[in-house]
Amino acid sequence: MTAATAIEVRDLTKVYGKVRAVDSVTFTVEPGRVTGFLGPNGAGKSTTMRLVLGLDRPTSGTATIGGRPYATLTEPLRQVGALLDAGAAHGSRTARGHLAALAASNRIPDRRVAEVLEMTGIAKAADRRVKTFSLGMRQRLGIAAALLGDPPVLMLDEPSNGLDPEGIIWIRELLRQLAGEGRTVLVSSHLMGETAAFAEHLIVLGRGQVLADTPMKDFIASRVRPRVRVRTSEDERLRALLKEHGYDPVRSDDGRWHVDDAEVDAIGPLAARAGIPILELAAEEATLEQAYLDLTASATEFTAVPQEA
Ligand SMILES: Nc1ncnc2c1ncn2[C@@H]1O[C@H](COP(=O)(O)OP(=O)(O)OP(=O)(O)O)[C@@H](O)[C@H]1O
Repeated sequence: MTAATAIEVRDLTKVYGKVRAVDSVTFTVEPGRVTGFLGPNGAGKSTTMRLVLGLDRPTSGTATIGGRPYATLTEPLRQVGALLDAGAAHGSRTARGHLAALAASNRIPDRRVAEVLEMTGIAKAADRRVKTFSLGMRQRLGIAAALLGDPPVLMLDEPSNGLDPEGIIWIRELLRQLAGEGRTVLVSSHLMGETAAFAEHLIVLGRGQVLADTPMKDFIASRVRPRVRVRTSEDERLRALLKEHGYDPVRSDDGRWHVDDAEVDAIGPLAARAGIPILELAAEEATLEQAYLDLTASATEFTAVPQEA
């Protein structure tokens, strides 16, 4: 049975001229977890989100929320919170004025305005005109607007855009918290590393098509070969030990060893038992991003080819 707040996309297609921006896309976004929506530029993420929100008409197929098209929802801000374009607020309005107008048109109590200003960290700037806001502050205001109706479904397009490092940590925690409360949370991004920090589930688009729809941990387990970086004062002993245990260490110019298909949990104790001093031991971070880039490589190449208008 479908959850009452799942986002369901079925055989969705959107054609602009000769571009199949979204090409027979089918997926379900389930409540209670953050779903990362990844894909290179032009993959069709924003178009898919616009179609779900009824901002554009599909060429064919359907997109529903809790089984209903967005356009048929009553008081939609109470059901679906969306961040699509951080520039959407009127520049001459204050942040508080912008949110108050949205609240009034959706029968949302005015006190909720102060709550979301607080939640998104812009309460101090609430009475400034939006045109004086930095990109990061606009982004926070967009998130405040999405949260205004306390909706069970959230769709956020690149919410980390323009946020400083502290803001990026804040948004990660917010997304996890919202999903933990049982909400349906779909978040688009270009960056796998960033997405892995908050998403439990992953949908990857490329060239308008679904390339992967999988729990994050399965994506990592099936596509990411664990790799370890290690440095020692006893290179030859470490190399011999690793070889003896079936690893194939490769030494780089900076003196570090890189070991494919190895985990720190295995290498650390192995070296310790052999009495080999370890000066540095780390899992290589880049491999998840690399797995994502490999998956989308062919789709990216296609978009780099000039297309007929
Ligand atoms: N209104 C439009 N008219 C014509 N083509 C469009 C329109 N909107 C999107 N496209 C095209 O559809 C394709 C998908 O674009 P979309 O913005 O959905 O991708 P995206 O994955 O969100 O990319 P980005 O990460 O760059 O935002 C692109 O080739 C884009 O040029």
